[in-house]
Amino acid sequence: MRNPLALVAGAAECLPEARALADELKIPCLDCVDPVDIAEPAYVLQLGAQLQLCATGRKAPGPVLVDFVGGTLAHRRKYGGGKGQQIAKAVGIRGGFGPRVVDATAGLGRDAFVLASLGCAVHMLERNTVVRALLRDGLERLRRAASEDPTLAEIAARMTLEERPISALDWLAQQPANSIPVVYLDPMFPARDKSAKVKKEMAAFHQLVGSDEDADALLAPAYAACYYRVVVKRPRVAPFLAGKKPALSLQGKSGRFDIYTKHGIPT
Ligand SMILES: C[S@@+](CC[C@H](N)C(=O)[O-])C[C@H]1O[C@@H](n2cnc3c(N)ncnc32)[C@H](O)[C@@H]1O
Repeated sequence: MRNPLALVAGAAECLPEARALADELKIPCLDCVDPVDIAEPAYVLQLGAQLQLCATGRKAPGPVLVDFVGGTLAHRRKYGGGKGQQIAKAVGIRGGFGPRVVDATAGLGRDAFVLASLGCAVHMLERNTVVRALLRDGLERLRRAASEDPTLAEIAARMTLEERPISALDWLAQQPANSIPVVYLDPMFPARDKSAKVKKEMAAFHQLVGSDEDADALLAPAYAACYYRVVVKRPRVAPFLAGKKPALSLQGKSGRFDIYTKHGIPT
């Protein structure tokens, strides 16, 4: 995990909040500078109406941020295939029932949001402090928008974020055996997302997170802690996590879901 960045305020009135966040994240605060005018570092976090990760310099691609209210996630919520999606089948959503899920590698929370919008209560863990700050910011904006939208309010009520950055390895090890219905894992995989557009936009995120070299170690504690299933999202070409063959794999549009089943009944 690397955080080669600084924090900049998007406007003068954001400065106090930007300085407090920079302190929390233990990164320098460059005050009010436009990322296009910065030569070093290669990426900064910018705090304005939203928190976003920006590549610096004139030819930088668009920022990375968490947007649960608009953009692609809103489109997917309304037109994305609902409970027919592979991710829904993978975690065991059926009829009106969605099991509780711990998303142990929450990242930018996109999968967690999809699961919450399909009825699952989702608890999110994220160890990278900057990624977690982006996620927390997206959740706060979701909660603000939810005050005027009952559907968003229901989804927001189903999403919780662990109160501090934590490795899922440590968190899962602290849970009683067979205590969680579903543990969902989607660690970074070095060769994922080959499309040029995705690559360009997500380069900053990949730089920040690295390639989760310890991902294999997640499977055993996740399996011990759950009583219904562990679901692992993998790119199509990736080997099984920890080399362990799942009970079942479902092919999705952009990858596959490997399902490691147990015999409990989900709640
Ligand atoms: C590919 S991203 C997850 C994307 C996410 N599923 C989404 O829909 O936005 C992987 C994330 O898992 C986090 N991660 C990897 N290993 C972790 C661990 N042991 N504990 C907590 N977070 C972890 C990384 O920091 C990264 O943000």
